[in-house]
Parts: sequence; C-alpha cells; structure tokens
Amino acid sequence: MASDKGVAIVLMGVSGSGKSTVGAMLVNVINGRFLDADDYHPQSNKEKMQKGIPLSDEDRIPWLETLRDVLRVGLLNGETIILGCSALHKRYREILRSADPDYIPGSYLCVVKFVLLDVAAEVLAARLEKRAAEGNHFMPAKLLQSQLALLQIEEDEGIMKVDASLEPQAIKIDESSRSNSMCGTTEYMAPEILLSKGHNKDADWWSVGILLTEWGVHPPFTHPNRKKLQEKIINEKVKLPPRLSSESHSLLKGSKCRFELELGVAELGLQSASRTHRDNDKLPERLRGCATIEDRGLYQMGFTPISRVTQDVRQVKYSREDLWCYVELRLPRII
Ligand SMILES: Nc1ncnc2c1ncn2[C@@H]1O[C@H](COP(=O)(O)OP(=O)(O)OP(=O)(O)O)[C@@H](O)[C@H]1O
Ligand SMILES: O=C(O)[C@H](O)[C@@H](O)[C@H](O)[C@H](O)CO
Repeated sequence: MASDKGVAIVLMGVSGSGKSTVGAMLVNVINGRFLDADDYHPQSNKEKMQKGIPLSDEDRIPWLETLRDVLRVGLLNGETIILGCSALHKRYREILRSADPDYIPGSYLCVVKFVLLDVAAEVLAARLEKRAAEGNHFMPAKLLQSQLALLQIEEDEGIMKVDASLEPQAIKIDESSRSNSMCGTTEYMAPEILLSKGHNKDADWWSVGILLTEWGVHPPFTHPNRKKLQEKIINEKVKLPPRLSSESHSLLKGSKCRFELELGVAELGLQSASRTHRDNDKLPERLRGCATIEDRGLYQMGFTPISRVTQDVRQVKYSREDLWCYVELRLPRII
C-alpha cells in the first residue's frame, strides 16, 4: 500500500555543507535512520577524490544506483531514512527518486524528498580547510569549486532550501517552509501558487476544497483559456449554491476554513485516499469502484494529486449523491 511506504529525506549539497553533521542531528529528533552516502563509495572513488580529481558520471552513477537500491529496501519497509548525499545534479537526484517504486520520472512527486543545505562558498572553503588540516577526511578542499560548478537545482523539483551556514543547532528544517515549486493542474491551484508568492500546505487545502466543490456542485473555476482561468482563480471568490443539503453545507464549512465556502479539509483527507482499498468493504456496493482513485505513483508527502482523483471520479461517473456519500464516509479522517 502506498500509505505504508516510508519516506526518505536526502540532505544534499556540496562537500562541507554539513550533510553528515545535520543528518546526525536530525535522526535524533525524528524517528529515522541516517545513511551517509560517503560510506557507499567504492574505494576507487575515494582514492580519486583524495588525489583531487572530481568524480565523473561513470564514477557516480553506479554509486547512486547502489544508494537507490538501499533506499528502496528501506522505503518498502516503511522506514524514515535520512540520507546525506551530494546529489548535485538533477540526473543524480532522478536516480535516487527512482528508489520509490511508483516514481514517474520527471514528475518529482515522490517519497524521496530533497533538502539543499545552502552555504556560502567562503564558509564552505573555511570549513573544508579546517577539516583537511585536522586530517580526518579524504575529500580535499580543492575539489570544492568543481562541486559548486555542478550543483544545480530546478524550481520544479520543489527542493527545500535551508540556510546551513548557521551554527548546526540554529539550522531549521521545517516541513512547512515555503516552496516555490509550481506543478499541477491549473484548475486546482491556489492563487498563491499562480502568483508565485510561495506556498505551504494551505495550498493543498485549497485544492481539496476545489475538488469537493467539483464533486458536490460543479467545478468552481473553469475557462478554456489557461490565462483567463488563472485570472479567475486569483480574482474571483467561490460561491456555494444554496441548493446543497445542510449536511453538505456543514461539511463545506468545516472548522479549518480557507476560502468563502471555506472547505475545511486537511491534508489527511488526501492521505486517506490511499487507504481506499482497505476501506472498500465499508463502502456501499455501488461505490467500491472508487478504489481507482488510488495511484501510488502520485504521492508527495501523502499528497494525492487532485487532478488524478477527479479524473477517476469523472471516469466512473458517479452521481452527486454517490460522491457525497463517499466524501462523508471519509469525513472522520478528513477533518
Ligand atoms: N553548521 C555548521 N557550522 C559550522 N561548522 C559546520 C557546520 N556543519 C558542518 N560543519 C563542519 O564542516 C565540516 C564538514 O561538515 P560535514 O562533514 O557535516 O559536511 P558534509 O556535507 O557531510 O561534507 P562531505 O560531503 O565532504 O562529507 C565538518 O568539519 C563539520 O564539523
Ligand atoms: O558527488 C560527489 O562528488 C561526491 O559525493 C562528493 O560530494 C563526496 O562524496 C563528498 O563530498 C566527500 O565528502
């Protein structure tokens, strides 16, 4: 089951950014296991770096594939793994993401998450020189430039960036930190995503609200022209038609409100979709096909992309009553 899959947090960054230091601290505060990618380098890679020669793709790819395999075993066992790994380039991160057996390449929706430890070059150089002087690491400071030259992240990847030039105790890795990634289906996107203002999990609540409105009433924002659609989402308010039942009104006016209907549904509602198979016996016969909403490949921190859910809902063509019945059955978990 997708919901039983573990999660991997890859602390990434160039040499000296603090992957081992921060990783060791992080496992003390979350119930997880720390893996240091350096421990998986073959001796030949270490010797090459020791000689001051940067690794090539040929050196890195088998190493990353080994890490991928190790991560996969952990994920399938439901573990939380913190991996300290440079993962400097997108092509390297894609190998690590493929540890998630359901990962669709290029989607970046995956239980393997990346956190970039961001440190100014001069701070890095000072750290590495100090470490080299202490003589307890194979990586020479002179390789720093080649590492910085290779480091590249793309906005779409939704990588969390943390300021790791601070003292280790002051470094905050906060899941609620704002992301600037923009991916998904426009109809379900919150205004702050469209405005690239940075967003947090509230944006997921917005999407759930849109979904429920679509199920219960009609899609609140539609327009054949994408730009016009975006303008509508940004500028218009969602209205709840009075013809809905009082039960539906109270559902839509749940306590964790967001916009005018204020659909108060937490991210848990999205996670609950993954448990659909398990709960099927609790559903009326006519609703059991709703299991098709499960798509293990499309999870991101327990997030089921709404577009996929609605697409499946449309395909099975349930009546509005059926859908409300389905939503209400999920309610105890959703709110
Ligand atoms: N936040 C920090 N503040 C000050 N010093 C730090 C900090 N983080 C790490 N260091 C020091 O910098 C050096 C490199 O740290 P660490 O080994 O954790 O980095 P790394 O990213 O794992 O490096 P590498 O990839 O080369 O193994 C160590 O000497 C460590 O004590
Ligand atoms: O991709 C790489 O070039 C390597 O992972 C390096 O980053 C080293 O392993 C590490 O920095 C040594 O400590």
